Amino acid sequence: MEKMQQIVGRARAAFRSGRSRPLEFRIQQLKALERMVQEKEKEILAALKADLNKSGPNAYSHEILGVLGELALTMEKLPSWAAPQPVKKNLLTMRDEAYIGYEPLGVVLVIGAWNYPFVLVMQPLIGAIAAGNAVVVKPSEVSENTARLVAELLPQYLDKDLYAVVTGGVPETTELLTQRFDHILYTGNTAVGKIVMAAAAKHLTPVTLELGGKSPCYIDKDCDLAVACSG
Ligand SMILES: NC(=O)c1ccc[n+]([C@@H]2O[C@H](COP(=O)([O-])OP(=O)(O)OC[C@H]3O[C@@H](n4cnc5c(N)ncnc54)[C@H](O)[C@@H]3O)[C@@H](O)[C@H]2O)c1
Ligand SMILES: CCCCCCCCCC=O
Repeated sequence: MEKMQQIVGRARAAFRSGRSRPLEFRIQQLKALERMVQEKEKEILAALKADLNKSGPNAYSHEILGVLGELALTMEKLPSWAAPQPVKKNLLTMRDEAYIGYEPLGVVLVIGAWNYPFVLVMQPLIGAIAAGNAVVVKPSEVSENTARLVAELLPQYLDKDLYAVVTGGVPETTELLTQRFDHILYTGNTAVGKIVMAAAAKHLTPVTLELGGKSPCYIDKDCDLAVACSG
């Protein structure tokens, strides 16, 4: 419990320092993430192969190109996305400068799933950094090689206090969820989605849940039907 408290506490203190807010800093961190994906492409693909036996083009298009595409789009659009948006004045606000300003939320938790283990933590991480937040990333323990690699690489490229990685399974995630976050993004199954939402509700933390269980599945004549139908 103390360990998770320390990790989240360090991220919160780093967020409160204000250094994640300037646009230049966010873009610099996103550039560092882009460099990480480019420089460590081979290691990322090897981890995906070891975890899921994903084939080259499949892994490359979804997990590498998908992340690089998200980074390029975010870096290009961020200045306009983050800019204050003017709003129409009315009688009550006619003497004011009226605009909508976008503020970071604080410390964001990202929990990923095993089936796209790199892209499913990287895409929410990119969005959270772009919006000026501190982030705690919890990759899926089921894809253990990718989880280990994410934990090893992120601190080499990003601000270590603002962006932390926690590895582990149900006990670690359960402990992490006792902490207060300002937003939680979870990808996975519906049953765990309810657990995440209930934990978040204790702190009135908003959630983004990408839930599954509806994916189509192809079973050919070589499959063992009993095994294929058991899940
Ligand atoms: N909607 C989407 O964009 C999207 C994308 C990818 C996957 N999915 C869905 O995700 C599902 C795969 O997810 P999964 O659940 O098998 O992945 P998983 O087993 O990797 O679990 C997902 C995360 O939940 C955590 N977790 C597991 N049990 C927990 C518990 N009791 N308390 C707290 N945390 C817990 C795990 O540590 C992991 O980080 C599939 O059904 C798929 O359709 C949806
Ligand atoms: C190009 C971006 C690819 C992102 C792939 C994410 C697929 C999630 C599927 C869920 O089960």
